[in-house]
Amino acid sequence: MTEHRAGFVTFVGRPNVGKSTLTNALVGEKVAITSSKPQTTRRAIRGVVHGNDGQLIVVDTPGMHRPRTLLGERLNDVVQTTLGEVDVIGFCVPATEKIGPGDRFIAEQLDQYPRAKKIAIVTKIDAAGKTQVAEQLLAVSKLRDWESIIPVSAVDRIQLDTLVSELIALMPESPNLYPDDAVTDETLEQRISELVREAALEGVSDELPHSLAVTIDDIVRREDRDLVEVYANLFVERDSQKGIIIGRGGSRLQDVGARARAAIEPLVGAQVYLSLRVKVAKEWQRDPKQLGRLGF
Ligand SMILES: Nc1nc2c(ncn2[C@@H]2O[C@H](COP(=O)(O)OP(=O)(O)OP(=O)(O)O)[C@@H](O)[C@H]2O)c(=O)[nH]1
Repeated sequence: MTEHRAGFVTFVGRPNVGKSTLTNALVGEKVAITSSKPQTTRRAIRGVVHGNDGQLIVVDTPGMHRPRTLLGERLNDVVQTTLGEVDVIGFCVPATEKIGPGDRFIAEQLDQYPRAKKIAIVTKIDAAGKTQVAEQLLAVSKLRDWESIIPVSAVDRIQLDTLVSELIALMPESPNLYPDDAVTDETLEQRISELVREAALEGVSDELPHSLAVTIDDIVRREDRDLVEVYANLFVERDSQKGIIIGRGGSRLQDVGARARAAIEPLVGAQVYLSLRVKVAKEWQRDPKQLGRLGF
């Protein structure tokens, strides 16, 4: 009989390499928001993957980068703490882009976390040719020693089972750490606020993505009908950004609301009424007090 194993894994890599998409694909449910904008991920989220002979707890981290704001520094702190505690670190590079200084920088940092076993994951192989994937596997193998190197596609679900088996094999012997039906330990409020943020991120450009934060005032499950009321605030840093988010005649905000509702409804299993207020919190990314208030 094979031993039962359980432990923590985190995926690291440059922003936008597909870490959140991979987490969601492995967990089988949306626990981390994704977007084509770099640095969408802001907090450690645990997704639980239930395998045959073990359990994986996936800790999603923000992309590592050189901090420019207080928010950036706090995000890096989250990454440091997480990496020191996990059993396995999965270093992600997309098959679609040549390895660059950013990847090398992160690969070098991994020596600072001797506790964790390291594997490399070549992501997005659906979007690359066979030769390109092969070349990337070779390039990754030269970066450092890895327990293994696994090419995957989260979008086309290629090799995800292989990745799960490999990760479980690297975990310590342990009974399950989470109940059999657990998918995440994020609260409903945290998950809803992330879904609202994801909806708001779509279609915005430049520095605005970093300026967005969402808080939830209240979630009310109505007893008289199959309806959940969500009262959310969308924070931006400047008045000009408020205008962008709201759009002409409120058109953009309406779209954001519709997208967010569509994402929240399957999560709560009911129709959703979403109240979305846009507020300005001046320069919140640089202000410790405001960061605290916004949950960082
Ligand atoms: N073709 C393809 N695209 C992918 C795949 N995985 C992720 N992507 C795309 O890559 C982009 C970034 O994905 P994310 O999962 O948000 O990346 P991330 O590394 O978590 O990014 P940060 O949160 O910024 O650190 C999105 O547009 C995804 O749709 C994949 O397997 N195949």
